Amino acid sequence: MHDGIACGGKRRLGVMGGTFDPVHHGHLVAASEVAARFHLDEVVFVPTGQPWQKGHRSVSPAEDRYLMTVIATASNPQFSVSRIDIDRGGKTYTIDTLRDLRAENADADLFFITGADALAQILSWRDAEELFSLAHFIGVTRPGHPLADPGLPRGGVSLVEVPALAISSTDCRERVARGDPVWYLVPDGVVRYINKRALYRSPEEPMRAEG
Ligand SMILES: Nc1ncnc2c1ncn2[C@@H]1O[C@H](COP(=O)(O)OP(=O)(O)OP(=O)(O)O)[C@@H](O)[C@H]1O
Ligand SMILES: O=C(O)c1ccc[n+]([C@@H]2O[C@H](COP(=O)([O-])O)[C@@H](O)[C@H]2O)c1
Repeated sequence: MHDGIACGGKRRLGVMGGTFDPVHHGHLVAASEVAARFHLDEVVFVPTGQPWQKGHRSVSPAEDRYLMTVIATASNPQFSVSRIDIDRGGKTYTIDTLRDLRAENADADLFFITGADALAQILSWRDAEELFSLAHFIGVTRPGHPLADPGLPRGGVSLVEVPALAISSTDCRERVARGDPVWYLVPDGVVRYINKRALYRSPEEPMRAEG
């Protein structure tokens, strides 16, 4: 294979974990680029239950984040969305995500996709030393965050440059709260969902007709 990772003819399943509050084009481009580069058969987006390292702020309801992720990925036949982290309940740990996905997909090799900021934190994740036996990790570039191997076991991570999109969920939420548009930062259906459910609005911000 071009990526040099032997997989013995098994199905290649990408895993894109995230809070997705909301899902944006930075997530989608990263998944699409890695899918092409690593010849993945599918990428499953896994919205978190409770993201324990984002404890300083309240996160939107899991069902809203799940539905926005479904809307954003629905048109791509290679993309799917899993409820495993939401349905497990409690704090989300990637070790549980990967164990459950392995159990459901015994015929597949897993490739966990993560942005440069998340990759830099990975050694602080629960059971970090075991993570790398369950999946190959793929760190992708993200504007404003240096991409580096944070000291993972040899061969455990690949670093990949993806088209630079300086988009974050934080900025999207702040834009909505200020009444600024998020068109073209998130998929059109997600703009409409945010508006329909009045997500991220500050109390002073009146409802807009079109996002
Ligand atoms: N613009 C981007 N380019 C590349 N990777 C990204 C980008 N935005 C997010 N990611 C990666 O996607 C995964 C899920 O990210 P997450 O849902 O936390 O979005 P976020 O934009 O970082 O959110 P927030 O601003 O709320 O912290 C993480 O691995 C993150 O590094
Ligand atoms: O396993 C952990 O301890 C852990 C700690 C922080 C983040 N993660 C995972 O990293 C992915 C991106 O998380 P986040 O918080 O940046 O949206 C998502 O799948 C999280 O479940 C995992």
